[in-house]
Amino acid sequence: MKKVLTIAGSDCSGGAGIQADIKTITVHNMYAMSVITALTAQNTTGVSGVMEVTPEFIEKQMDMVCSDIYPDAVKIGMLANKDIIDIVEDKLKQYELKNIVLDPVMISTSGSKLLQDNAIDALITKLIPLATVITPNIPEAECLCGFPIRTKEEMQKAAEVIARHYSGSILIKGGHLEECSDDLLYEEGACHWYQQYKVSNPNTHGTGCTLSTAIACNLAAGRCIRDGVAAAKSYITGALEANLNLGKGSGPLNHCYRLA
Ligand SMILES: Nc1ncnc2c1ncn2[C@@H]1O[C@H](COP(=O)(O)OP(=O)(O)O)[C@@H](O)[C@H]1O
Ligand SMILES: Cc1ncc(COP(=O)(O)OP(=O)(O)O)c(N)n1
Repeated sequence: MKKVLTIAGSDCSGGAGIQADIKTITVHNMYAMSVITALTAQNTTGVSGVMEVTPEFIEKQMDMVCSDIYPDAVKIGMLANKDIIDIVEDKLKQYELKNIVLDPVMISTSGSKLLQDNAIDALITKLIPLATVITPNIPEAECLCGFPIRTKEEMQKAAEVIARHYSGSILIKGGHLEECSDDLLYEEGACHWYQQYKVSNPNTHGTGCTLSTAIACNLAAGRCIRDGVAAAKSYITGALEANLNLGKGSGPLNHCYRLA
């Protein structure tokens, strides 16, 4: 059985973060492990609190996981602050972890900060260079490239700018576009589009977490990045189409739709 590690925050409502990641890994028939970086009190309507885990305790979790059951792939989500980024960087290097999918989580769709502003530089200079693929949504890509993105042409320009400082693959997710949900993979100077009409479902809590984890699963399975993104895109679209309609706000996906 392939083993996938998620390094991320907990979402007590089960739609995003660690909980979404573990469901995604499990339905890919893989063994899920987690290093929790923060506890969040949140639900489908928003985030009411964040409690960050100390770097020392993150170190202990990383050591216990990696010295025992070595992961075939790693997904990284919410990191909360600079000290957490520093320890995660050290541990990725110490254990020579590969197949790293980094979702540069900054702000939840409901508007809460999940990464402190003074940690963005550390994310860019320390962790992004270690990633096999990064998966920014449009607001995160705007932060990385420094200009607004409203169109697919601007997504491509953003990828070209981000690629000046990062040699891995860049997947800019189009979930925040008006017309469609096309995602752009920029790999070694070439653009690959994953076209998708907008699924008419207001319940999109945890889409970014779920997509990045599905990509990590596909890399663990030995797929190349292009095929892995295609398979993950198909999984996320199916999970959106199988609307669960839970909660009073933007509800969770149906992670288990393939088991039905
Ligand atoms: N309404 C939708 N219909 C189809 N795909 C969607 C929809 N909303 C989001 N997605 C897809 O979900 C994935 C996560 O994208 P996005 O919502 O942009 O990320 P995040 O959750 O990080 O903001 C992407 O593949 C995106 O295209
Ligand atoms: C604990 C935790 N991590 C990440 C997120 C962000 O989830 P994401 O899938 O990027 O998007 P939204 O759910 O915010 O639409 C989160 N909310 N909580």
